[in-house]
Amino acid sequence: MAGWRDLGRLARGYRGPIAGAAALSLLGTLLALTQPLLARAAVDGAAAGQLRWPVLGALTALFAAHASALALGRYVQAHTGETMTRDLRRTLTGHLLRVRIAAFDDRRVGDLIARACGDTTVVKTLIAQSLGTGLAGVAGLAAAVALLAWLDPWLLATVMVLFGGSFAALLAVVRRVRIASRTAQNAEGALLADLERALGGIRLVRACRAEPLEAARLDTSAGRAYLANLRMAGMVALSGPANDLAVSGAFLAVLLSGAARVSSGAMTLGDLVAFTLAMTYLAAPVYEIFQAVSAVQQGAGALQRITEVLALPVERDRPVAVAAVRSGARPARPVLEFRDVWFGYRPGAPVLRGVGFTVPARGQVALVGPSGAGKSTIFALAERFYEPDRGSVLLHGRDARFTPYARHRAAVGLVEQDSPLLAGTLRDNLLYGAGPVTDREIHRVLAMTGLTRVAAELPAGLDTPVGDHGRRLSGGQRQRVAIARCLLARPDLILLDEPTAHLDPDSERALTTTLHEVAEVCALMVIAHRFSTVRAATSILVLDRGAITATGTHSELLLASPYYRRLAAQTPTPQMYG
Ligand SMILES: Nc1ncnc2c1ncn2[C@@H]1O[C@H](COP(=O)(O)OP(=O)(O)OP(=O)(O)O)[C@@H](O)[C@H]1O
Repeated sequence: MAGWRDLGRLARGYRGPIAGAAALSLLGTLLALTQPLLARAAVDGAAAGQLRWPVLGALTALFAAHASALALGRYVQAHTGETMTRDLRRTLTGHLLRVRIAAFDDRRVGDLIARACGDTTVVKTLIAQSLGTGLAGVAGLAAAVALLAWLDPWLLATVMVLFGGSFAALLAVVRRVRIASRTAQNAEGALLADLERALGGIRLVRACRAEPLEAARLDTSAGRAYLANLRMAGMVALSGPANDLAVSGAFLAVLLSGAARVSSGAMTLGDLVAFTLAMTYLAAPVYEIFQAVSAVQQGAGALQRITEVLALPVERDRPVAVAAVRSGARPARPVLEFRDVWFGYRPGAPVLRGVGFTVPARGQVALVGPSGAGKSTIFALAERFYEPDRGSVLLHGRDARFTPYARHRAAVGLVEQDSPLLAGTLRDNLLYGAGPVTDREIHRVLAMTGLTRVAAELPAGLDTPVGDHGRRLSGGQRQRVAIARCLLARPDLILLDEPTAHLDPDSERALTTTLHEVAEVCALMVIAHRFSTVRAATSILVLDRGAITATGTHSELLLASPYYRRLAAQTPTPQMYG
């Protein structure tokens, strides 16, 4: 029943157009059903040697009206199907963009793309084949059965036995069709996810000579989709002949017993013609119902995969707490504060253990610690990609949970270590999320981040496309573009994950000076692996296995923290670059 329930929920907002399509389809069927009555009068008249012209004229007009109603009904149905699919895609993509970051940790992006594109296309076919016509089919069937019962109940009983048998056969296979449809859609999702993995990391694939490995993975996923689709096609193919057999069998049975009854005088030839003609209008709704049932089963897997995405939790702003509103503007407060924050990606495995620190409104705070200590996790919580399990994150002295996400992220800028850029021009990337910015401001920030020459040397300057993920730029250029983007957005706090990671000593010195300037107008928090970055900080936090083990200035930590002393002893100083 899941497929029908999901379809019902999806169709809820489109009752009007669906009813319109069904009404037009039903009107077509009703117009068709009146034709046998006129045909009977025409045939009986012809048998008595007279052509009844008014009857023939009415019959022709009915044919035309019938055809027009059906054509219009099909168009309205297709239109409704397209509208529903467009709206479903909008809802789905809008939802995906707001899904909590944690949900992406357990899912493959390729599979999510498959759900937004492939599965919605399957659902579109389902809608096109089942809604409207399916409903009209049921109504048409009822009308046709009523007419046939009025014409000849005995012949109708023969017909119903045959149709009932084939419908029962269809229902027996539909459950399996639904399971096969789910398997097929999952396999299609896996295929797209594998393709996204291979193409997204194509340089790695080539460098590791892993083309055969990736090709084999893709083959396996394609093979699984192929087998599941074949299984489904086989079962659907069975339902077609079941319908045809029922229709042909019913016609034969009606003609045989009808002929006997005509010769015995129990019915006229006109009665038999009318019944046979009316039966053709029974075949159409029966076919429509068969189609609708099998389409819903085929689309059920895709619909279920879509409803799963729609059930993923999204980021939702909480109502602003009254106490928080009263606290007013707070430039004097620390821009960011962690109070006894505990957090784990999985229950029972804490990555942060009671972390507490403050970042003042101006100046540079460095975060140091061994790999895996939880430094990026602190940034993820500061950006509210995840919420703490215990404790709280405060922005300007207010519990961050009560600030709308958009406002929070406007105040806290993030530059990640691998500085991903988006496909588009350099200008698009610089202005991404920045709001209105003048050209003068752009050029000032380009100068600050050492990008003026880079931009000038690009073929179309700022309007040069940077390629997928910014691949046409070097790692260092990408990182500086990411920093420039963050500066243009003018947040209160900038989180930088090792800003000098990809830079040569000259650029590193220039950027260190820039960050020094930036720290005078806003707060900076920097994950630092290089000692040059650490030394520039006004305050340093040492993180080890999820806990802050020491806090202080460079000279304080040299005395207080053995880890920091080791870091200072091992890390090359900028002077070493000469
Ligand atoms: N999305 C995630 N899901 C599950 N575990 C994660 C996730 N991200 C990080 N972890 C785990 O959390 C721990 C801390 O990771 P984190 O990236 O915060 O460390 P880090 O100090 O930034 O390390 P590095 O200096 O190497 O970047 C690690 O054990 C890591 O495996």
